Amino acid sequence: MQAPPPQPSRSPAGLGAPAAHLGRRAGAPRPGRLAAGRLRRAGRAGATDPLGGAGGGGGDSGRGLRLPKVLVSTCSLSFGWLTGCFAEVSCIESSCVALKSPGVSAQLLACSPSPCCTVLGLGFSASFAQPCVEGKAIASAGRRSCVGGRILTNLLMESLKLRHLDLSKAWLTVEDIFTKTCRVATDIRLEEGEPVNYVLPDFQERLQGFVAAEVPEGAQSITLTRERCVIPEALFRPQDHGIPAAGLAELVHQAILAVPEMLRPHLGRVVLCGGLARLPNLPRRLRAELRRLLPSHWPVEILLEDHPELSVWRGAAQHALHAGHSEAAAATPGVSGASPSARRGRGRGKGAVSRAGSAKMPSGKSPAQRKRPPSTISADVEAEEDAAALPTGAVSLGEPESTPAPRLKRISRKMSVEGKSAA
Ligand SMILES: Nc1ncnc2c1ncn2[C@@H]1O[C@H](COP(=O)(O)OP(=O)(O)OP(=O)(O)O)[C@@H](O)[C@H]1O
Repeated sequence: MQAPPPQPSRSPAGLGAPAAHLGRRAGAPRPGRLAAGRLRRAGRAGATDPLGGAGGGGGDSGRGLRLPKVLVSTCSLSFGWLTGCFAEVSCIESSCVALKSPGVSAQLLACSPSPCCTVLGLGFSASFAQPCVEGKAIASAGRRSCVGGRILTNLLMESLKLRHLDLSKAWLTVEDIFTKTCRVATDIRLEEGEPVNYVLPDFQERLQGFVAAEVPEGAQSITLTRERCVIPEALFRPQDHGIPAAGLAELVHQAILAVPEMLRPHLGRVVLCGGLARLPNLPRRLRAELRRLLPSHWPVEILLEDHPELSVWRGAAQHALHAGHSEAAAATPGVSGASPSARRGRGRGKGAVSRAGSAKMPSGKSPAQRKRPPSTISADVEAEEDAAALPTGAVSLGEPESTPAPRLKRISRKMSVEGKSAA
């Protein structure tokens, strides 16, 4: 008898179901049931879901299903509905995720014992400064500026239009010019702008442009001089380019001032992530500016790993792995950073961090607090971090920390008292 053709899965397994029916033989149970049955057992054991601990999976956990999830990193200013309304999507705060990247966490452990740092994300659409304590973001202290890679590329395009060529139809070429030629000046007033030739693609022999000392014969090129430093200067002095936003050092400063006073001295340790952090000389300049802004006895350090644009991705991979392990161990819904007391179900009123989509928040929390993505803390949350340290190539710039590291339990208790008295 011929085996019936494979049926499309009816289970709510979503991502899990197709994998379940791939190897189906005649007489085997229907794929949906197979997936559901296996996953239900796995859910009880809490052992097979690689993203189990990270997953949103709200309704599924009630039915015993633990399914592969999509892990989305968001900033703590994201809309609440974004973090909670998708069953298959788990949202996590991106600055916390970046801290889990092996290269970053190794540097953090190596530099000083302080559990505090400020993550500065420099991406395409924005710059975002987020103070963190023990790997948890202090959500209310996050500060965002609209200046990111998009604005810088647009500024370069305008500048090239005036001096050289109109490349507005070739935006990606302009972005390539930006990434290959621009750099941050130590002091823009003294910067001469060493000329650099960028050979444009002709889209016949060359699909991508390149920087060359000698321009090949017949090739079209542009020579950049001061633009190389003037455009990235918008990160530090956006007002000079007509953008009403704070520069990077001010952004970090504002974020630091938004946390309780006792934590501030420890947040001068800045972890850079995002593609723009690759701009040459950016860490050095940021450190110099922060040094001027922050009190002299506060340590200032800038940390970043190789390819900082991958920090969030690497951290998310670590988060998924560790979340899976901690879920297996605790069999309790929660993100990997939930405190042991939260995992054991004790101390619920004190900041058990619940997974998105299935948040079991203690009664009495405001709706705004309920919507907060996992891995963010409010002032009354006791934080704990899974340490994951696998050294990779990394760059560190700064001075050794002189201020003693705060003791987290004491801090969080004090914060809790402050929070209550403020309320
Ligand atoms: N080597 C480089 N030098 C300078 N800038 C770079 C370099 N590589 C990438 N960038 C810039 O980094 C930006 C992209 O960074 P990243 O990939 O972190 O952004 P994203 O994650 O897409 O941004 P967002 O956080 O807004 O979603 C681009 O604007 C690009 O111009």
